[in-house]
Amino acid sequence: MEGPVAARGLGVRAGDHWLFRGLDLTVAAGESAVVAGPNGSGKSTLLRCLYGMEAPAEGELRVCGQVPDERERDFRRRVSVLLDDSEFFGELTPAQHVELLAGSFGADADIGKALADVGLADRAAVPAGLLSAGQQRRLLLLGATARPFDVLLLDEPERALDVAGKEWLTELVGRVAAAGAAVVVATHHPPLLSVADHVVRWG
Ligand SMILES: Nc1ncnc2c1ncn2[C@@H]1O[C@H](COP(=O)(O)OP(=O)(O)OP(=O)(O)O)[C@@H](O)[C@H]1O
Repeated sequence: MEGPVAARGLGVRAGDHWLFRGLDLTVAAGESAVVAGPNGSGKSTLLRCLYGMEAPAEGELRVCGQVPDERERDFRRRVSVLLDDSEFFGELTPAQHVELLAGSFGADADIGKALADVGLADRAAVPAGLLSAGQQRRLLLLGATARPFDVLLLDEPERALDVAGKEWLTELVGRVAAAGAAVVVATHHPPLLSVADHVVRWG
């Protein structure tokens, strides 16, 4: 199996029925894949499998060439995620979040540019806990993307974003893939399907 994301014959059970089964998905470096389907169809579950938070009942799965395991530091450094339970530090400002990321990953950060890109330039010094829901979403997206990664996993990143934010998100996914990452996005935002290299659609 090749590619940063490679799944073959993947199946996950939910109680006594199969949530999905026989799923094949290969996402190469520089490509994006979108997972679409109704509530409860298994999109988040698939992303949890890709991050190694849940093991599939059957099939083969490799992310960055290994069986996914979120407990491994090296794996977490190569795979960046925005999942349902992703959090920020409520006491820290967006600027401090960027500094923290730069410190953790040993990267030089242009804080002003990073905040401007995510639409938080004028909220740079506001504690994250006081930001609006959409602004907090932008901060989480900043946290997931303003760091090095080979694979990016996003679960319904459009949640709480305004119209301009959703357009920016669509552009961001294209930009991140064009820079060489493999991106997998579970979404209810149709425009993302049109920019994706691969679409997994349930229901
Ligand atoms: N291991 C499991 N055992 C039992 N049920 C499970 C298991 N894993 C997932 N489920 C159930 O399967 C369904 C799929 O959930 P999931 O969150 O993956 O769907 P989703 O497509 O992301 O939905 P939404 O669009 O609402 O976010 C849920 O009802 C969940 O409770």
